[in-house]
Amino acid sequence: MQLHIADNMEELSTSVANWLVQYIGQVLEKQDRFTIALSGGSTPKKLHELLITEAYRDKIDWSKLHIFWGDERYVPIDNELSNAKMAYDTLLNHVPVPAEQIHIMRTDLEPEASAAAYESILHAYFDNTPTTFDLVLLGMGDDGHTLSLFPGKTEVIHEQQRWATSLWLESQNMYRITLTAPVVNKSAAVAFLAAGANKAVVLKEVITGAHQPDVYPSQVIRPEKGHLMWFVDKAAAGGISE
Ligand SMILES: O=C(O)[C@H](O)[C@@H](O)[C@H](O)[C@H](O)COP(=O)(O)O
Repeated sequence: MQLHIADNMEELSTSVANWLVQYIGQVLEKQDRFTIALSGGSTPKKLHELLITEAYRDKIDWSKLHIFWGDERYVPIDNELSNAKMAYDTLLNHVPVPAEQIHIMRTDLEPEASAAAYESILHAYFDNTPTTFDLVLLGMGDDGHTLSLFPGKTEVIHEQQRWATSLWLESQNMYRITLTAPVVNKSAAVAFLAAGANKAVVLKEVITGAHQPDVYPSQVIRPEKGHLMWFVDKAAAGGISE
């Protein structure tokens, strides 16, 4: 595991963007596509906004990117809560990724049908490859959740077979569609982005504490062969560096 600690949110976004440009370039020297799963949240949003600036935009061969999502709220795509909408607004509407290479988690199907449809796409991409995604970008909630693996959602946290599933989240009164640990843990790289003092206590538990994935679901993300990186700011890392 690699831990990168930035001074603040700006530096955090810059270090992820720099690393991303270099990593995408390196992967595309060996293969003709780069598969990435995006996440929701304010930290990825900042990253997207940076990637479309002049400094970064032309350093990525967007035509070779294949875009997926880590999870989605079961709301229409034009709803402000939609993770897909956020990614389109802040990134995808501004860069030339071919539309057929962008795979949203559909919310015009029933939740379980949507998860099954997503699994089919994932299997078509990854059944014959040694790893799944080239990169999964993840956030971590203040409660230690990642993807839609929320504390106490035991069945989803410990899923062993399915690559995507749906779940009802009482606390938010909505369904969600999410990737599961088995597909994420087969990826070539996973990068968590976490910023802010609100995450300090939980981040310390997730990274240095005992393995309690029902309490801190982010702990189930442990790539089997791939790299695990944490890009955090000082505020979030407070509990670790103290
Ligand atoms: O779908 C969601 O409920 C959110 O997108 C959520 O999972 C988010 O990724 C984390 O809470 C981290 O968010 P921040 O980057 O804003 O801290």
